[in-house]
Amino acid sequence: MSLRAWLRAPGSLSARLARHGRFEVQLLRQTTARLNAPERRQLGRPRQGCTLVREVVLRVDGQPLVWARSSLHQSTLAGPWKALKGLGRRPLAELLYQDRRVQRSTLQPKRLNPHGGTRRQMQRQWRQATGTAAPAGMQWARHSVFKRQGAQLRILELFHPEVAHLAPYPGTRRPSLKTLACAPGGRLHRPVWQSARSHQGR
Ligand SMILES: C=C(O[C@@H]1C=C(C(=O)O)C=C[C@H]1O)C(=O)O
Repeated sequence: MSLRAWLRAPGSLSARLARHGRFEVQLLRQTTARLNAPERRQLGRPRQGCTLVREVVLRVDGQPLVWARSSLHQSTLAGPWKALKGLGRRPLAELLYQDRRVQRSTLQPKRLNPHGGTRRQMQRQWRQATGTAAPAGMQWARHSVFKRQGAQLRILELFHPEVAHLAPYPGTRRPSLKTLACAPGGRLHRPVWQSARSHQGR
């Protein structure tokens, strides 16, 4: 699957990656943090200090392939996104695609500024988490916003170019999200909302 196809692939990225091998979420941090400008815009400009980010590396058979950053209002952790608090190293996908109340905006592919804050943050964390530098070509990302009971959760997923060279699916069996293993340690123009669940497995 080409990088372009990964950027546009609907449904759960975790489930899609898990078709290629042993899937793991490496949790880098989940903490109160300042949001960047696109996040603030897309989450309705929350006050500083009341926002939370979750940053992870997604691996297949140990190979780090995606850096992802999720952001949300901290207040929603007491309500619609409560389950995120205890999520730990389980994939966020568990909360998104089984629930018919969750809607997702259209996916927005984006080439990140190589010197911008998001990419620099990824580079720092990538080196720490993997022991290797992120390649210069790791610039293509996509973002989307999930909504549950009016509360928004924004996810950015940044792809390692190697994702395009994953071995083809060994079979047609689709793993359920419950079988996913856990390892240790632009602006959105007129979003179109669709049930996140209806995309599951496509
Ligand atoms: C959003 C999904 O979950 C993935 C898992 C994440 C996590 O556990 O933090 C973050 C981004 C995703 O790529 C998905 O599978 O589509």
